[in-house]
Amino acid sequence: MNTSAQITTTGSAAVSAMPTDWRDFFALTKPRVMTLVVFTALCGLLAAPGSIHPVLGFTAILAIAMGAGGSAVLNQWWEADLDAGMKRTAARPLPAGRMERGDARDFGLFLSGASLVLMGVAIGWLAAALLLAAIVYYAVIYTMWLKPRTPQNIVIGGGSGAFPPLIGWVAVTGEITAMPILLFAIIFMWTPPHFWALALFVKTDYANVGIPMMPNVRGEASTRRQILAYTVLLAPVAVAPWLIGGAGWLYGSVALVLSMLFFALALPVGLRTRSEEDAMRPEKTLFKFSIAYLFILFAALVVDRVLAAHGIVGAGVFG
Ligand code: HEM
Ligand SMILES: CC(C)=CCC/C(C)=C/CC/C(C)=C/COP(=O)(O)OP(=O)(O)O
Repeated sequence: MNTSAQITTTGSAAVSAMPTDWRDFFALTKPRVMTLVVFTALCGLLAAPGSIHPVLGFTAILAIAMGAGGSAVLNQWWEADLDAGMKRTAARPLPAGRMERGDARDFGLFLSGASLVLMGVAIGWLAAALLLAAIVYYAVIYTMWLKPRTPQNIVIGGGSGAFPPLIGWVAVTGEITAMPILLFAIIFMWTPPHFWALALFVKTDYANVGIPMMPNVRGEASTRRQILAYTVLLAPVAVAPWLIGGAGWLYGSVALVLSMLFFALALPVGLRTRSEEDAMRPEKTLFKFSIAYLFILFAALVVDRVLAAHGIVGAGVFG
């Protein structure tokens, strides 16, 4: 722990020499985003065929949370100057000058490294290799390479957030099969509408610091059309676990209804060309719903699998 930044590395206002609060370290792990990351990982673990000792299951989820947290810390260490220039992120511990940049880097590296050792030793090296891929994907490929370079940053970078349920699944089974790949694909297709809905209403923030997000580069109308396209493409992927027999009708029905709702909420966003007059209400609604969508979809998968294990619902599309 440091004596907080005598020198701020971000160019923000002078700060007092107070010890960095543990809450700032915690905040750097993006705990709110983490809730859904941990939840999808847990669902992958619970939906996988086979069983895992509860202590090992908890350890696997802890390792995923540490890896996701560690890479989020490294993301903010790398982007401290950019974050200082955006209203949404200026109050984060680094841009606000409440923490030294080197401390954040060390904390991020420690969390990431410890997560890999924990996963490898307690669970297995395939799960650890996937966790390493997820960490590198988020902290290096997305943050350092794609994000500042291309408006496709989050389409390609979406892969980083798609790993947790795959890792949770592999922690139980030790192998990569069609179902965990589909869980990966669901989050991959979900990310563009999730993020671009938000990017539409914070677009000037990103433009101010020169990050080439889709609305700034291709324009609002194109971003809106692409949001709609990804919600359409997401629907068959979300239903696919049912179609291939990896989940039953309960999951299939929830996936269908949720996907129709997602599309219904994306429609006004996709078809609009002007947005100021209602303070971006449809975009904000779509962003919030995207989070509920993933929570409910993954919860439905677990309920479906638990009921199937007790013979209460059938296994696949004809079950
Ligand atoms: C490249 C992919 C992604 C990008 C660029 C992205 C971006 C964002 C941004 C900018 C926010 C606004 C909140 C903040 O300021 O921190 C946000 C919120 C959120 N994201 Fe994502 N996200 C991505 C993927 C994911 C994934 C994979 C998950 C979980 C599975 C997720 C879960 C959430 C949640 C739960 C929130 C709401 C947090 C809150 O209540 O403040 N995101 N996302
Ligand atoms: C196990 C593991 C490593 C999981 C990865 C976790 C994860 C949710 C990755 C998705 C990336 C994410 C939240 C990006 C936020 O965008 P940003 O960082 O560009 O947002 P900002 O503009 O708010 O900084």
